[in-house]
Amino acid sequence: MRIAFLNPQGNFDAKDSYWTEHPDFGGQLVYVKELANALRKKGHEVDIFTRMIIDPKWPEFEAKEEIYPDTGVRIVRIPFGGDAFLRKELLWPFLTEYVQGIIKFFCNTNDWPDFITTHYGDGGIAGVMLNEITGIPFSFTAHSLGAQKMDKVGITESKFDELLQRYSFATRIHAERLAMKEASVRFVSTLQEKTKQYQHGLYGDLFEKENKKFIVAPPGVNQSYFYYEEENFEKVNKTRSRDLSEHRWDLPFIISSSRLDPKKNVSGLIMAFASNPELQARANLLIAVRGAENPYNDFSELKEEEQLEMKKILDMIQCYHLKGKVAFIQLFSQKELASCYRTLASNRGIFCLTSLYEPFGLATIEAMACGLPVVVTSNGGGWEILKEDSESFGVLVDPESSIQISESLLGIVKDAEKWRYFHEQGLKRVRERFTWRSTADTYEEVISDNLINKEKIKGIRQQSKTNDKRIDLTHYQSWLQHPKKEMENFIKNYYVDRKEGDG
Ligand SMILES: O=c1ccn([C@@H]2O[C@H](COP(=O)(O)OP(=O)(O)O[C@H]3O[C@H](CO)[C@@H](O)[C@H](O)[C@H]3O)[C@@H](O)[C@H]2O)c(=O)[nH]1
Ligand SMILES: O=P(O)(O)OC[C@H]1O[C@](O)(CO)[C@@H](O)[C@@H]1O
Repeated sequence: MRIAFLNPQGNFDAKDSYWTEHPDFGGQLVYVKELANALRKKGHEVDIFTRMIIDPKWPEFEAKEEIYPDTGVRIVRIPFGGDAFLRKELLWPFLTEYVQGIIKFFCNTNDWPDFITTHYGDGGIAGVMLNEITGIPFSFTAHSLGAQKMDKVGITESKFDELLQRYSFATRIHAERLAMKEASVRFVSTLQEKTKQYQHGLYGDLFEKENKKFIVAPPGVNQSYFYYEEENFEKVNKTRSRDLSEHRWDLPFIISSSRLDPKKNVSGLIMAFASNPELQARANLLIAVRGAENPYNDFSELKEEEQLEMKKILDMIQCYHLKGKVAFIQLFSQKELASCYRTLASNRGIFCLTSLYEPFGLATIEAMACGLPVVVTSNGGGWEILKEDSESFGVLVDPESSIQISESLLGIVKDAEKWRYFHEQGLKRVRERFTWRSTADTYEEVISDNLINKEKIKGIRQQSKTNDKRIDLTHYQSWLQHPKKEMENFIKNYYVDRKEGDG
């Protein structure tokens, strides 16, 4: 089979040069690369269609095509939206150009896919357009839905219009709704994503009758990076008792690793740490974020909201006298990240992620695979990673409760047995449940069931080649450029009704 992946945001390159360095370069890239490679290893032809960026700041995204050397998955870069890098919220008006570029590529190369997987709302709407023109079936994988982000970025009456515009929410929700409706399959990482995230009031009306098209495909971890060596166990056993050390370097580290997006709520974790003197006396906090060369003096490359978050973090460190207890680290690859996790695990470290909402959280399962007990947000998919029947594989916390976060961390820091228990549970859970091979098996099975009738598609291909009118996308172009008033009102009414309901 030939399978196409649609990821219009760009940012793929064979060396994974900038993962998490910018807030747009996150888990979606990891997910798509790992899944594409796993499908390729199963013998399929796989192409990732993304954006060509000709920008001196990101020289790795210029070439028309590139191949991942170990697997042969092809990255195809389509020029659209001009040359310069654009943050994802600004890409919407150019998506019709992206789709036209892909069709041109198919016509020129004859490399027509048998199935298309689409990612995030922008990939999803591109899939809707491609499907309308060519009839090729597609799946939608949301990664993160706009509605949960809207709930968490603090939509208030006074800031409503500004936030709607800054995050292009009306266009994003419109695109997501169409992608959900038209896709042959919706891949979700957890059952919770289907039963809660997709049931949000801004989408719920789409799913009353027809919800058979959801397929749960949990993602995986790359085991060649994220693993735990048993010798580390020895080190843990040998380390001195952790009772109030005189040297801070001897203390365990609590590590938080994510993109610097305000919804990851790194500032919430700092607040929790600041609120608990005993925790400060027993552990250090290590913040792994990329993008700010030196957080103490330069973060000009970040998006406005990320700059604000970084400023908030630095102000808190100052205000609560946390210097010397909180450190920043920049890790330039997943290999380095994994090695850092293992080192911290050898000294009874803990991973903590306090996102206001986390649809799934690859970072959580990766940390577990390296032997770190995890304390993570209870908002989102974490439940399904960490709980099954009465068994617990990590600790869930309310990300807005400093007390819950700090007490849960302290509970593990203070109690060697508890640390060992979650360490072992985490390793077991990832081994048994989260592998990219099994994600690829699920995609393969579902894709095989949804292939288009070959004869029908031949005719469609012929038509797209010869008849340019079939590539008329003006009805999408208009609302991708200027969000529909109806959609803005739909969103506004939802929040007004909800507020009234609350009262
Ligand atoms: O220095 C670092 C720090 C992190 N990472 C990687 O960045 C990824 C982050 O992914 P994730 O923790 O899943 O967060 P997001 O970037 O927010 O990803 C979105 O998409 C993911 C895939 O669908 C979902 O799991 C998330 O919940 C969703 O928010 C992980 O693989 C990390 O290994 C690095 O490569 N280097
Ligand atoms: O915060 P948002 O817009 O919901 O986006 C999360 C998404 O952002 C990205 O980091 C970049 O698109 C993706 O990896 C992830 O799926």
